[in-house]
This record gives sequence, structure tokens and C-alpha cells, in this order.
Amino acid sequence: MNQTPLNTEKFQRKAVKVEEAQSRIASYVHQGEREDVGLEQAHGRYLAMDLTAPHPYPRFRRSGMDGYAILASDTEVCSTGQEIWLRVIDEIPCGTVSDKRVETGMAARIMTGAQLPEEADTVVMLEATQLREENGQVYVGLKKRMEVGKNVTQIGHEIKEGQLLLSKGTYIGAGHVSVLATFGVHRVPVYRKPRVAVFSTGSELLAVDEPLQPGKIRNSNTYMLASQIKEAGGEPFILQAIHDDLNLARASVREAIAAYDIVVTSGGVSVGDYDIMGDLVRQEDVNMLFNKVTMRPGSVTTAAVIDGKLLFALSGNPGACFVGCELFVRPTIQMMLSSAHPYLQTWTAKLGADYTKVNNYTRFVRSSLEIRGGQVYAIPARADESSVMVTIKDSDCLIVIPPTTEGLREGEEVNVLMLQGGQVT
Ligand SMILES: Nc1nc2c(c(=O)[nH]1)N[C@H]1C(S)=C(S)[C@@H](COP(=O)(O)OP(=O)(O)OC[C@H]3O[C@@H](n4cnc5c(N)ncnc54)[C@H](O)[C@@H]3O)O[C@H]1N2
Ligand code: MOO
Ligand SMILES: [Mg+2]
Repeated sequence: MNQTPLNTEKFQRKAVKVEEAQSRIASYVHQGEREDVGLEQAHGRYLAMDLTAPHPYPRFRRSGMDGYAILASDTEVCSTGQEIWLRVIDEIPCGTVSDKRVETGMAARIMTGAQLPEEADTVVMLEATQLREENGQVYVGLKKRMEVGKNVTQIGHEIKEGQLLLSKGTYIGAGHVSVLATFGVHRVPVYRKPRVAVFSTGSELLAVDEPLQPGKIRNSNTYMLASQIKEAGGEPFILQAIHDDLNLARASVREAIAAYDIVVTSGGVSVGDYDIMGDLVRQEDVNMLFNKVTMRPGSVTTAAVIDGKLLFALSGNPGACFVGCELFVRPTIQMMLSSAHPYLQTWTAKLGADYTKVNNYTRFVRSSLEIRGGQVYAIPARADESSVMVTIKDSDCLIVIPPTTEGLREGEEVNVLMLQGGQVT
């Protein structure tokens, strides 16, 4: 086993605040590269450029009802109770354009979604009309005065030509796909998903398909991190977990840095004898950004820049690993995708139970959200130690508890960071 030499440097760490750590990272983030994907592949991706409307939408004056296209002025006499009869000159199904002009005394039968004929300015719905035939000519009768433009959707009602349709960094969901299809964007310019290498360090780690052995555990962090990376918009690449060996770690980090956009590791960042990542980031060719943050869990979260790329050495404790990824890795991926909200967004909620742990660091307490009497409450997990794995799955948010010597009482207002997929129940 490759025991690291005794040194005191390891213990002397200067803690930085979360915001400071985030801003140090942000200064090394590069915008992602662009690739074009088919519209069917665009869901869940982030748009890589602003898109403007190549034409107004709707592009033509559109009937909102099945009925008759008429001139509203012809119906003015109806206000005195008089019925009018208009000569039906055409029938316009959806998708066809009439070559007739609707002049005074005339009407054209029209279907919902069809283009209004020239001159017609109003549509009267079928139910408000009656028909009569005289010498082979059909007439439509109506009794109600119509306002100009009734049941007609005007050109550009939704979007004017040249208007911003979707901005760079937009997450593409169902509604956005509809916009893209409407405007004929069949190849969609999106950011290439940042490629994130993930591997765990720890001689105690077994692969998930291995039977348990004394003193060993299965590697859960790698898979949890891969999920978090996916949620953040990245593409995770799971690399082989390594033993607590500095040379092995150095080789794996080097290879990963060369091949991927970001490298995330878990484990070995504290001050233990086999905490090799702590040593790795102190090497000459590594620009360590920080190796201690005034937060719990995850106080030993470490970040560094190697060959211009970011390495996140997260804690091995699952709770700290999870929070470190949400606070630092997720925003990095989101910034590469030009997301408008790279950081987890802050909400306020009432604290759902007393929180009595005192801290000199800011705590990020995994919690569920619940509505009680119309008010959102954040309920801290029953077990939220950094080493606890099983309550991570129940978290909708992280309650932010600033340094305190007294703890907080149930009902107090607290800031919470919403987690992606978090729900208020
Ligand atoms: N003397 C001190 N000891 C510790 C300190 C300290 O300041 N002084 N900090 C504690 C804190 S806080 C944390 S958090 C942990 C950080 O530990 P490391 O990041 O060095 O992680 P490891 O030592 O490798 O492992 C910790 C724990 O997590 C388990 N683990 C590791 N990898 C995985 C994985 N891939 N999947 C699941 N679980 C994993 C590992 O078995 C350990 O139980 O240090 C404290 N100690
Ligand atoms: O870094 Mo540890 O997670 O503060 O508990
Ligand atoms: Mg350790």
C-alpha cells in the first residue's frame, strides 16, 4: 500500500466560502461547443444560439371557427333585429387559399385554421347561421351584429417576424420543440453535452455486481454522480474506480483530463493517510483552486485546474459528495450550456422541525418539501450526516443554515436550494 509521507501541509487548509469557491471555478469555465441535432433528439438539450422568427406566426389571417368568412360591416343592420342573407361564393377547407374576394353581400364557408379570403374580416360560427338555397345559389343567414375581427387570428398574433423566438441556453422541452417545428428548425443548434469523466477512489470499493467482502462497500458515489451529471445536462463517462494510490490516481486523472471536458472524483480528499486526492492537487503542475470550503457537508471539497480543465475532487462521504456535485459540478456544466440559472435557485420555506445542530460553517441540509396549511415547509431528513447515504433520495431541496450557535426553531423562515426533480407534496 502506498502510504503518503508524513506532512503537515495536508492539515493546513484555508477554508473559502461557497460563493468564493463558486466564483473561482466560474473563471475557468469555457462555453460548450455547438453541434446540430435532429429535432427529435433536441428534447432535454440546451440551445446554442438565439433563434429569431423567420416569419410572423400565424403567417396568414386564420379562421378560429368553422363558419363563414364575412365583412363585419354587412352585419351592422342586425343591431336593429334585422336578419341578413349573404351569398356563399366559396368553400375553404384548411390548407387551401381561396382565389375569390369576399365583397359586400357575400360570404365564404370556411374551416377552422383556414386562411381568410381577401377582404373578409370576420368569421361567424356555423351554429349562428342558417342556410337557404335559391336557384342553385346558397345563401347564409345571420341575425347578430359581428365585431370586426371576431374569430380571426391576425398575422403575427403570436410572434412577429424577426422577434426573438428562443434564447441561447434555453432548455428544450415540449413547448420549445413545438416552436422549433413551427418555424422549420429541423436541425437544432444545441450545445454538445459536456463530457464528464467520473471515477471513485477507495481501496474499500467493490463494483456493484461484486459480492460483499469484509470491510468493503459497493461503489455508490460513481453512479450517483453520473445521475447528477445527467440531470445537470452533461454526459457522464464512468471510469474504473481506483485504489488509494497516489500514482494510480495521478495517471487516471491525467488520462481523464486529456480525454474529457471535466473530471469528477470521489473520495480521498480529507486528511487521512490514504487521502491521495488531497496530495494530488498540491502537485506542481496542478493549480489548486481550493481544498476547504466553509460548508457542511463537503468541507473538504477540492477543485483544481489541470491543463486548463477543471478537476473536482469531491468527498467520499455520500452526502458530501452529493452536495459538492450540486454546488460546484452542476453549475459548471450549466454554465457551459449557457443556462440562465447555473446555480440551484433559492426559495424560502418554513422550517418543518427544530434544527438544533450548531455550526460554524454553512450547512446544506437535505430536506423534503411539504405543504401545510398552504405554506411550504422544508423538513430536514431524519439522518443528514455526511456519511448517510439513504436519505439523499428523499431530498427535494437543501435547507441553507447559516453559521449559528443556537440552532433554528420550527416555523422559522429559511432559504432552501431547490434540487432538480424536487417536488412539493
Ligand atoms: N481527521 C479528520 N478526519 C476527517 C475529516 C477531518 O477534517 N479531519 N473530515 C471528515 C469529513 S468532513 C469528511 S466529509 C470525510 C471526507 O472523506 P474523504 O473525502 O477523504 O473520503 P474517503 O476517506 O475516501 O471516504 C469517506 C467515506 O466515504 C466512503 N466512500 C468513499 N468512496 C465511496 C464511494 N464511491 N461510494 C460509497 N461510499 C464511498 C468511504 O468508504 C468512507 O466511509 O472525512 C472525514 N474525516
Ligand atoms: O466534508 Mo464533511 O462532509 O463536512 O462532513
Ligand atoms: Mg478520507
